[in-house]
Amino acid sequence: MADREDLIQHILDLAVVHGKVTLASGKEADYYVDLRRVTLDGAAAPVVGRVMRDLTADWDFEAAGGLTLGADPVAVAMLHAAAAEGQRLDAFVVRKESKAHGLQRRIEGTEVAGLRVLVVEDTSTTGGSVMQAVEAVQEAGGIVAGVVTIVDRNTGVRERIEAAGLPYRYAVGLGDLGLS
Ligand SMILES: O=P(O)(O)OC[C@H]1O[C@H](OP(=O)(O)OP(=O)(O)O)[C@H](O)[C@@H]1O
Ligand SMILES: O=C(O)c1cc(=O)[nH]c(=O)[nH]1
Repeated sequence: MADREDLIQHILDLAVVHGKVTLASGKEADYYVDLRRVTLDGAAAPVVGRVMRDLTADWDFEAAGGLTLGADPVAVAMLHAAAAEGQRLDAFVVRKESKAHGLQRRIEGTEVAGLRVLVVEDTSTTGGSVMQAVEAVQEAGGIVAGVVTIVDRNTGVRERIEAAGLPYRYAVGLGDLGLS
């Protein structure tokens, strides 16, 4: 099975949950896509890495990362997919708040200052989380090459990211999951 179709099947099998749910934004929805069950699944995670690399193959970036926790395994899957092809991709994690002890960093891992980076997400509804990551990277001196998410819920995220002057892509849409 081609990787994207394989990923869609993993999402349908593991992540789509029907029923009333309160989202990170406080909004109510009739379904939830718990992508952590996919990005932390031993069979699905390598597929995530390859699909997200394919999606961004024509973009120029040296590191990938986003707002913890949803983004973390996405970035790491891409790092390993690159390594499996003999290529290098570094990763970083944007904390929701700067750490109060240690080096007191907001962004952990690869130093993003002066680097072209990809901001990743597992799924977006308002785009608030992914924009927090974009803003943290820019404040740290990084150059955001683009934003990608695994599942787009068709809730205006593209418009929000593009209004910030950044390109946006997603791997899987609602139609692919029978949710449109
Ligand atoms: O586009 P938004 O309206 O910001 O919503 C999407 C965010 O919600 C989820 O994370 P959540 O806030 O549940 O936290 P977690 O990643 O720590 O599980 C998801 O992983 C996104 O980061
Ligand atoms: O908006 C959210 O909080 C959200 C939606 C969704 O489908 N999955 C998720 O993990 N978070």
